[in-house]
Amino acid sequence: MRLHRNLVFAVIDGLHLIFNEGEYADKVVQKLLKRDSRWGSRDRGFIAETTYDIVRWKRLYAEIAEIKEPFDRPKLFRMFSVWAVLRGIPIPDWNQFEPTPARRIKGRFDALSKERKFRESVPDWLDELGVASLGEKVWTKELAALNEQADVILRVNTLKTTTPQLKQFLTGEGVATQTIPGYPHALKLVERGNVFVTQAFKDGLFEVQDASSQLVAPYLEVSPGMRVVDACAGAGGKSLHLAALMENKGQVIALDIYSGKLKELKRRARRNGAHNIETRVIDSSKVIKKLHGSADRVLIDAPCTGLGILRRNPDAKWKMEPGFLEKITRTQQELLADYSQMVKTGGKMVYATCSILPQENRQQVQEFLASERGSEFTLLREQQIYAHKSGFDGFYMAELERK
Ligand SMILES: C[S@@+](CC[C@H](N)C(=O)[O-])C[C@H]1O[C@@H](n2cnc3c(N)ncnc32)[C@H](O)[C@@H]1O
Repeated sequence: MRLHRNLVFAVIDGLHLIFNEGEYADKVVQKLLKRDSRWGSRDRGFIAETTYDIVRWKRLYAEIAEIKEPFDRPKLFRMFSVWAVLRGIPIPDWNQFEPTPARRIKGRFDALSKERKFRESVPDWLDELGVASLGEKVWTKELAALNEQADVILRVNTLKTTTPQLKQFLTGEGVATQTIPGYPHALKLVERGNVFVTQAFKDGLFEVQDASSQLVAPYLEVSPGMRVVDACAGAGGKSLHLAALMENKGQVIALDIYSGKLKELKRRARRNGAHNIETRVIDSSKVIKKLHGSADRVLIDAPCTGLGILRRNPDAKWKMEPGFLEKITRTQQELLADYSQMVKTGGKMVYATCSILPQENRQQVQEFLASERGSEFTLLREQQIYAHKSGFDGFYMAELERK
């Protein structure tokens, strides 16, 4: 593999924005990819994957390169050299690259790999939290799985097509996919690629959604004609899925505190041909009160640490503050207490997170059940999905019924 100057410079610019300016990796990569319209899919793939790789392995590579933050450009080039040497890619003789001690890099890699916090590249506090929460054995396996590159998974929009039909359409557009046993509406890309440019996407035949995330909407056991509230709908990944499961019949009320996200949801709903989704911004407690006791189903897809989706969001490891868990668990408990009141008697509620920590999951549900409001509910079932067991994102979901 030969390194191209424009592409390497784009990666270095991206790393500067992520590490030094606090920007989000996904937004930075999106911006970088717009820089040169002549770049083909390989060039784009190189920029996206290399940037994510170096973000993922920041601590390990910085230790190997013997550099400390803040990372100026010469330091970022040293990190890049570590990335290249470990992949056996020859370093070009550009003057940005200092003479690279390949043997030293490999030696330091071998030595540092003996310690999990370096090998898996996590801050000390997160490694300690993981061990305390999951135990050494599970945390070690889970962390390794969360550092792998995620597959690209599509969810078939059953309002418009079927799994075999979509597979065929995509093959026609040169995109090879595989079905995944146990996930009837999921297709996995055989090779990474930009699926957003396909006609099938523009026609609303699928959404990109991880396989674990595709298990959440079915957990609500909805049927056509129901009134379903998606209380933390965001840009609507689950709302769209719920609308499809309800065959566009009944009502999905999608709530969020951010109007911008709901606007994006509406755009996606139009593309999906989902006509039964209504969005409401939570701008006062009245929005929730109005819905008290009225919903057949309520989904609380709660804001969380996102530790189950590190494969997709590796920069969360570096952006998260140690005190965030305490803050977010308090919010989750408040959301359970408030939003559970929208469920009608005999109705059901699903609480879900993309986290692997029991503090955000099982323990939250137990705490809610032990509370006054929670005493009206019974736990029907719960599922903790680990990345190292499923091969997909880490997720949790619990189904509760209002007595
Ligand atoms: C895990 S994300 C939801 C993802 C979304 N359900 C999907 O499938 O695409 C959590 C969402 O909760 C929203 N949120 C945060 N605090 C909230 C609150 N107090 N009430 C409702 N939504 C809230 C966030 O804006 C965010 O969109």
